[in-house]
Amino acid sequence: MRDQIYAAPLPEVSGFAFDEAVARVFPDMIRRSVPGYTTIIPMIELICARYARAGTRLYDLGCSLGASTLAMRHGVKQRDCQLIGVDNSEAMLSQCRAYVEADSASAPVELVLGDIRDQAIDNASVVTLNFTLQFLPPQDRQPLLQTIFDGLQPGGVLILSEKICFNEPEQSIQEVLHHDFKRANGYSDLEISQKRTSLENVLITESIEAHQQRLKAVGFSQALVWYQCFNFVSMLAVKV
Ligand SMILES: C[S@@+](CC[C@H](N)C(=O)[O-])C[C@H]1O[C@@H](n2cnc3c(N)ncnc32)[C@H](O)[C@@H]1O
Ligand SMILES: O=C(O)C(=O)C[C@]1(C(=O)O)C=C[C@@H](O)C=C1
Repeated sequence: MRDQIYAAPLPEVSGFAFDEAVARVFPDMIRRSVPGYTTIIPMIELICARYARAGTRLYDLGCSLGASTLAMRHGVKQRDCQLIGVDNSEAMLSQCRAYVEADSASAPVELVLGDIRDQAIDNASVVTLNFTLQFLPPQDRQPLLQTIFDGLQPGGVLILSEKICFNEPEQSIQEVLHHDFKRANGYSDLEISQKRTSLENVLITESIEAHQQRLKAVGFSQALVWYQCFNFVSMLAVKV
């Protein structure tokens, strides 16, 4: 279904929420809004194939409709792996359940309706935060990353994808190109501007350096950028 949530002028633009209306159009919305999303999903599969370890858990935190969860599930070839997808949006998770049931891969998937800040991470080889950390209040990010680091086995990885910000003048250049990407995907100036308003104070971006510093602070020895398109990146943090 096509995303037309911000197509008509709204008397008041409320804060962005992952509700029923967003869940219905989410695959179209994220594909047309996030440069590189359609590349990042298959690469998550490939990264999981490399880093999953037999007998471990793989977590997808903020799994939405399960695009990243299913990529992880298809990547895992190792024995006795278990996937855990977590999301606090009921609308997202109920749709996700249907997609997981319709999927043919064999690794077991548990879906948890809950807050990722309350999720225990244990015996993990891969944890994915694919455009989810950006929605947490900044002060909650380091404690979550610490929980993830502590729950990873040695050699385990965190895949962290985020919208990011830059110092000027780069910020303006990257932002204009991101809006060009949205326009090229059929979004009008009104849609771009109303969505932008709705994301204010909801999606809080940080710089690549801020992300890398925090990943190092919680203990990751490597925090490398494996993908960037305009103001969207995906990082790979490795626990030695
Ligand atoms: C941009 S979407 C993630 C997209 C998804 N990972 C993918 O690859 O298609 C962000 C998701 O994080 C969820 N989310 C945001 N804050 C959360 C929290 N504190 N606990 C659990 N889920 C959260 C939202 O409900 C939403 O489904
Ligand atoms: O930054 C924007 O304009 C976006 O639309 C980005 C973004 C995201 O990065 O998650 C915001 C909300 C939706 O989940 C889809 C895309």
